[in-house]
Amino acid sequence: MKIGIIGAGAIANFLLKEINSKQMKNLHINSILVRDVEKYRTLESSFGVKLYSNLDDFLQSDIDIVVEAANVQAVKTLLPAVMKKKDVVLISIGALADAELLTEISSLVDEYNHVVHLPSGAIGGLDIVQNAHALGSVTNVTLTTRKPASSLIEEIITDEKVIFAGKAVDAIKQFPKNMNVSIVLALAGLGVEKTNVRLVADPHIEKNIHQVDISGDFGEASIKITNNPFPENPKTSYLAAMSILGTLQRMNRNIRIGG
Ligand SMILES: NC(=O)C1=CN([C@@H]2O[C@H](COP(=O)(O)OP(=O)(O)OC[C@H]3O[C@@H](n4cnc5c(N)ncnc54)[C@H](OP(=O)(O)O)[C@@H]3O)[C@@H](O)[C@H]2O)C=CC1
Ligand SMILES: O=C([O-])CC(=O)C(=O)O
Repeated sequence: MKIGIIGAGAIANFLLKEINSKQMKNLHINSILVRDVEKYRTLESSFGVKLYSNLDDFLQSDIDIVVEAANVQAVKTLLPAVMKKKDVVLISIGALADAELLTEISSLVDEYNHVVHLPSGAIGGLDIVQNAHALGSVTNVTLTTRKPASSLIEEIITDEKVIFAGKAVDAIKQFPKNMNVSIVLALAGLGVEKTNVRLVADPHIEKNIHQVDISGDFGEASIKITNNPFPENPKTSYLAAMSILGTLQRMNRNIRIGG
């Protein structure tokens, strides 16, 4: 499968190293869409990719699928045009908290017969939420995210501080670089207006911790993920990038686990 990536930050670099440098079977990154080609020029020689700053040229390059690893705003601007030409893996899933964009994308996938893959990112438990919600029997979904204070706020604090408590729809508006996980969780189940979120800045931790609590007719589940952050971008958990790679690898498999 030939891949085009949008963005060239921490996640894109992880994918370039894992896929191109390690010559991963069945996957290869050919093209990268960036805003400033000169800034990222060295990627061409380091990883044997071609850089583009024009979306049409990027989409016409030799790629089968697009992986977005940019940001929420880029998804809002670029996704409708991408969907008309390619399947896509999105990681800045927060963009889909916008009901208008979600409706537009839902009709584009039908019209153009392309798939949007939404990886689990830095959390787990989406299988439980989806399966239980299919019978309409989920009563509560709450995400509690704790991140190192210095990656969230400029103020120096000595005690933990709740910097957001409310619904996913508002969490992503205030923290578009930290709360994508809340939107994939919401889309799996109760929706962005009913999924509860707390975001805590913690001066005593160095990892990104996501706790997912689910209850419904099935019973209760609590899943805690203690994520190593990327040194290049501590807001982003390593597992988010791994989940993109896992999603790409599983597309080629005929034995599918979980769900
Ligand atoms: N769903 C999940 O669980 C998670 C989602 N994420 C999200 O994944 C995304 C990527 O994360 P990460 O790699 O750490 O981010 P980085 O900030 O390290 O990299 C973002 C890259 O995207 C580029 N970019 C921004 N806008 C555009 C655009 N319009 N067109 C092309 N390129 C663009 C930036 O380039 P430039 O130099 O021009 O700014 C930069 O190269 C973020 O939105 C993050 O919030 C992260 C972790 C978990
Ligand atoms: O990487 C993480 O821990 C979560 C994150 O930033 C996001 O969901 O936007």
